[in-house]
Amino acid sequence: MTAPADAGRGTSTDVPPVEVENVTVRFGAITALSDVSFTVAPGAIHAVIGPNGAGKSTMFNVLSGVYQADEGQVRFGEHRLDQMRPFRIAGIGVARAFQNIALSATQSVAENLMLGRHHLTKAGFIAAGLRLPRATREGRRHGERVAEIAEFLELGDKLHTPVGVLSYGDQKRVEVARALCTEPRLLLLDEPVAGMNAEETGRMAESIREIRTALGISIILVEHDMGMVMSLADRITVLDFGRRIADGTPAEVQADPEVIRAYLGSGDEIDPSDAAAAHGASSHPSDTSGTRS
Ligand SMILES: Nc1ncnc2c1ncn2[C@@H]1O[C@H](COP(=O)(O)OP(=O)(O)OP(=O)(O)O)[C@@H](O)[C@H]1O
Repeated sequence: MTAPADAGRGTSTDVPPVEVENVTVRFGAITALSDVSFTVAPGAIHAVIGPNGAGKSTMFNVLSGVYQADEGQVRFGEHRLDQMRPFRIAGIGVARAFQNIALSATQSVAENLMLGRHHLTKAGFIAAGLRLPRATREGRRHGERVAEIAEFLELGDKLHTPVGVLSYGDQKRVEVARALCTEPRLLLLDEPVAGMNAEETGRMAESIREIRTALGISIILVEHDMGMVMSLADRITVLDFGRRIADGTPAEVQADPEVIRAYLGSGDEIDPSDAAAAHGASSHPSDTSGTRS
C-alpha cells in the first residue's frame, strides 16, 4: 500500500497534543466518567480501553463533541473540543469513524467518500451544478484524492460498488476512509474492529498503523479488544467504572495488577495471546471480552 501523494496536513509537526483534563460526565445518579485525565502525544496511536460499562463510549462522545463534560476540559491545541459542536470539530481537523456503520448503503464507495470532502469544497453547489470550469477542476481534484484514499485502504477496486453489497469488514474500511477524506489531524475511531473476524481485525490494525505512518496524524481509538490494542497502540489509557485505572505503554498496562483484575476479575494473568499480540499478532475481539468479577 502506498501513501497518498498529497498526504493531507502531512507530518506530526502541525498536530497538537490532545489534553483530556479531569473530565467528569454524569447521567443522573450514574457517573460515567470520573475525573479522567490523559494526554495524546502528537502523531501517537492512543487507545482507550476498558471492560463493559467502563466509560469508553462516553469518552468517545466527549472527544467528538456529542456529549458535554460536566467538569473538566479537552484541549486540542488552542481549541476546546469539549466546548465545540460536532460539525465545528470537523472544521478544525478532527474526524470520527463510528462503531455502527453510518454509510449510505445504496451509494457507491466513491459517492460515500465524496461526502467526506464536502466541507473542503469551495466552488459551491450552484457553480458545480452549472459545471463551471473552476467547479469541474475542483471536482476532478477531489475525485482523485478519493481514489487515492480508497486505494490506501485497499478499496481501489470497489470504488463504484454500492456500499451495501460489501463485506462487513470492507464497510468498516469505507467508514475509516470517509473519515480520512476530511483530511484530519486527529482521527477518532470507535471500536474499529468490533464484530470483525481475526483476518479482518489484522487487516484493520495494519491499515491504522499505515495511516499513522503515512500521514503523521494522531489517532485515538476506543476499543474493547485488548489484544488488538496491545499490538497497535503507543500508549493506552485503561478505564474501569468511569475511573482511569492505568495509563502507560502496552507493556506497562499489561503488567498492571489493577488492569488484570478489571479484565479478568480474578487476579490471574492476562491471556498470553495478548502478550503475543503486543509483539505484532492480532486476536479476535472475543478473546478479550471484558469480564468482571
Ligand atoms: N445516555 C446514557 N444515559 C444513562 N446512562 C448512560 C448513558 N450512556 C452511558 N451510560 C452509563 O454510563 C456508564 C458508562 O457507559 P459507556 O457506554 O460509556 O461504557 P463503555 O465502556 O462504552 O461500555 P461498553 O463496552 O459496554 O460499550 C454505564 O454505566 C452506562 O450504563
